[in-house]
Amino acid sequence: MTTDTRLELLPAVDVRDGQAVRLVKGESGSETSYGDPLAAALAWQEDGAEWIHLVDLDAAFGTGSNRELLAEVVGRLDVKVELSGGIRDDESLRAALATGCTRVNLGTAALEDPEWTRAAIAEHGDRIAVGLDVRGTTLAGRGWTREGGELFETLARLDADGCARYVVTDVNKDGTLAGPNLQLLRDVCAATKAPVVASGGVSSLDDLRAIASLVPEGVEGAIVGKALYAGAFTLPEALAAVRAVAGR
Ligand SMILES: O=C(O)c1ccccc1NCC(=O)[C@H](O)[C@H](O)COP(=O)(O)O
Repeated sequence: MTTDTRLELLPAVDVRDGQAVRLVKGESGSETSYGDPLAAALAWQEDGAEWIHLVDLDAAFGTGSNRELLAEVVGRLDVKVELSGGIRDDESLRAALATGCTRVNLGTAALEDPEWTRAAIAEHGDRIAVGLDVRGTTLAGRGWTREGGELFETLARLDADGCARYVVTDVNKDGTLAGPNLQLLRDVCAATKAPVVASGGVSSLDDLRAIASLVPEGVEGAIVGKALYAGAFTLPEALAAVRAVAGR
């Protein structure tokens, strides 16, 4: 359970083939391009972001790597970075942490390699978060292309291993502007004491207010992608909206 009452916002910069893109439901080939990832990240920072959620989609899909570019982006930012995508072994974990990012998200490895994940959590503590990406309550790995077990069984195992934080995504909502899956967030918060970062589907300031109302239940942050890129609201408007919920 989190003690801070204000929802953290993490604008997303998902990178494919060197470009900032948005996908629909994480499907490869559904990209809309938004140009230079560094420019996007710097723009969110300029607009008041305290965090950037930075994803190497090629590494997640196994179609390549944007490692040097992402390291450069992290190095140029003054804000905290959550780095995700393709972090699956000692070498990729070491490289990701060496960028100076605040924390990394493990996805596939947490589903396919429990021993390695346990050791990574034991060594790096809260620099490790685990992405729980689900369709229904079935987890998805390998860039969300492969099923990876049952959500609550995996959550119990990761909790027992001391996982510090979960990033919870309803894949069917991701990039759709269809609204977040609030019930999923409530269910995960009820099952763990670790803080939860919500991801996928945010479309409006009301969606952010609804997620912010779950802070007392354990939601700590919300990743926002498509809505910001599509101009549904600005980041300063989003920050003001979640501040207002915290001040009630
Ligand atoms: O985060 C990953 O590792 C990942 C892997 C494969 C496909 C997509 C992945 N992340 C996507 C995101 O984190 C989205 O940017 C985020 O959920 C925002 O969604 P939305 O606000 O609906 O655009």
